Amino acid sequence: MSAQLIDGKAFAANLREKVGEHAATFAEKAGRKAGLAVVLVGEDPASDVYVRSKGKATVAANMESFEHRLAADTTEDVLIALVEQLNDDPAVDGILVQLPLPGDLDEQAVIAAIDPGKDVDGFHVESAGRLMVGQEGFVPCTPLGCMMMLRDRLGDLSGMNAVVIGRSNIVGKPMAQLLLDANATVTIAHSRTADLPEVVRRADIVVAAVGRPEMVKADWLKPGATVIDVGINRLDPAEGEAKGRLVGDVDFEAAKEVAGAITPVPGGVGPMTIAVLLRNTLVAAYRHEGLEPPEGL
Ligand SMILES: Nc1nc2c(c(=O)[nH]1)N[C@@H](CN(C=O)c1ccc(C(=O)N[C@@H](CCC(=O)O)C(=O)O)cc1)CN2
Repeated sequence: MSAQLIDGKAFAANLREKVGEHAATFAEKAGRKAGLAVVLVGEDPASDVYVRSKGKATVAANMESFEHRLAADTTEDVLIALVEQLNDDPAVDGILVQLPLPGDLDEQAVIAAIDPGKDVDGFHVESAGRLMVGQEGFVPCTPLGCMMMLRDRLGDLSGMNAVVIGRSNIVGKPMAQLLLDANATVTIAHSRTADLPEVVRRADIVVAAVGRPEMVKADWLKPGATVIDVGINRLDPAEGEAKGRLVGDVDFEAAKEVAGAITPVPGGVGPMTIAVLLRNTLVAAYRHEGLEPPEGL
């Protein structure tokens, strides 16, 4: 392997520890702990695991966790009424509705009901707008986590060519905006991009967020490029396996021989999502108390 492995698990552990220390200081100053409310609708097994992990991580970081589990047939009105109740609850600094929502529940309508000051997922249109125009707000956890790892690895990103593959509202678009804010030259590529391998070959930084297992091949990469793999795809189980292997959007085994640095899957971007969520929750808590969040958090 020639590439340096970007260890998201270790990076996330450091961030969680730092958040935990600042959260203890916050609790002393404010006379209360920062609080995160997580809402899960239905029984999707993967979502259940993520919600449990978030609850445990919140408590381990010296914050209060409020978990709300609703049945899969919950109506939009009931769900929005819960969100409004959490908006009004002074013990709750951050609200997260676990996605995807089951059935016909309208994710946009539910997210729109969250108080933007408690939108620690950064999915509200106000948060998206603030990011776009450079105003203070919440940035979605996954792209912010990617950005932290990129800055740690590369320092100043000015003038670098970055290609983001994927244009989702929660990863691709905010990721591109963050790279632009860091003075990179940014291309957003997608399913209709002509000659995608050629576009990717120009990139010093590649962020793959398409949700297609091992789509990005080693010969698409510029030698030495930094590759951030946001994809988490479960393959069908091979014979004798109970569960399929987890792979990213990048053909890791081959790509690591060409890239300068690369995130693995699992253990790359995924763990950063929860660590940044804790960070955003603590920042929300500081703002709710009218206090300046700690420098560098
Ligand atoms: N409201 C939200 N919903 C969802 C989000 C989100 O940020 N906000 N993101 C994903 C799920 N997610 C957190 O909610 C999440 C996904 C993956 C990981 C992670 O650490 N993955 C591990 C592998 C885990 C495994 O073995 O299955 C890794 O990549 O190493 C954390 C959080 C969708 N919904």
